[in-house]
Amino acid sequence: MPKKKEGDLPVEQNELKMKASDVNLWYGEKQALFDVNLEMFDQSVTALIGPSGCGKSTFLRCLDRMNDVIDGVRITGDIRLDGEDIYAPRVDPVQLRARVGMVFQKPNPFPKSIFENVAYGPRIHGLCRSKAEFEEIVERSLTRAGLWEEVKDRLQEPGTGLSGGQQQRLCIARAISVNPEVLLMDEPCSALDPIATAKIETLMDDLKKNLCIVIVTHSMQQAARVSQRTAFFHLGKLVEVDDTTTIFTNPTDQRTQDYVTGRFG
Ligand SMILES: Nc1ncnc2c1ncn2[C@@H]1O[C@H](COP(=O)(O)OP(=O)(O)OP(=O)(O)O)[C@@H](O)[C@H]1O
Repeated sequence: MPKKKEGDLPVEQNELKMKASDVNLWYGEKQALFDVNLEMFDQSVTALIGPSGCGKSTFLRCLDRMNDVIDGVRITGDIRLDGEDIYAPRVDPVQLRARVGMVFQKPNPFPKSIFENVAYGPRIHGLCRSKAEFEEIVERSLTRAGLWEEVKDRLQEPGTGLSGGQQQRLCIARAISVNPEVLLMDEPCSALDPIATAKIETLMDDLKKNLCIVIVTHSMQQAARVSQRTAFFHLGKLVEVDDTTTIFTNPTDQRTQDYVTGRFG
């Protein structure tokens, strides 16, 4: 079970970064989310847990408007980033995704060089003017993603030639290269071995110093290790959210208790 580190402040004292209020989502006729309310704080990791099909990934995809591209999806409710409605008509989803980055379950580097994978975002968002600026941002992002030392001598080689764990760290470098404020991670370690998983978890601990991280995970051990707050979903509803220690040791709802003790799911 996670232990509070000495000097840790309750996460709620961090800045509120994203807030979802009464979010409902339908895939055609089928409702997948029911009145979800969740606050996500800066400089902390929020874990979304729950049995398969309970809506964790669907909710995560609401936070960067990735569901917009799925035919027949309808969303109601309100999601705010720094108090601004991310579904307001004036918000450009491409610009939003520079502020809210996503790392997927399966590492998905572009079929380009390691360098280009990381330089791509800064290029399309016009963040760099000179070759030196690109080089700097690529080095900084790969360093923050804990990959620089392993790839610095082969930046022109294809990203797809790296190991699975390295590819996932490359995808993290790609996501952070545009300085997002929020990083969404959808089961980022489920395709990785324990050593690669441990590297990503250490990295998350470091990245959260400057970011709000929201992670979907099937592993309760992982949620306990990496997150400060945990939200438990069941059948499209957010049953309970609290600090991670409480969710795992003293949850309020019987369904949460049953899930964290392995009685279902
Ligand atoms: N593109 C889609 N079209 C229709 N239904 C979908 C779509 N994506 C997800 N669903 C349905 O919405 C519900 C929630 O799915 P979602 O993937 O969000 O759950 P999850 O908790 O992330 O599951 P898992 O842990 O298995 O990844 C499920 O019933 C799923 O079948």
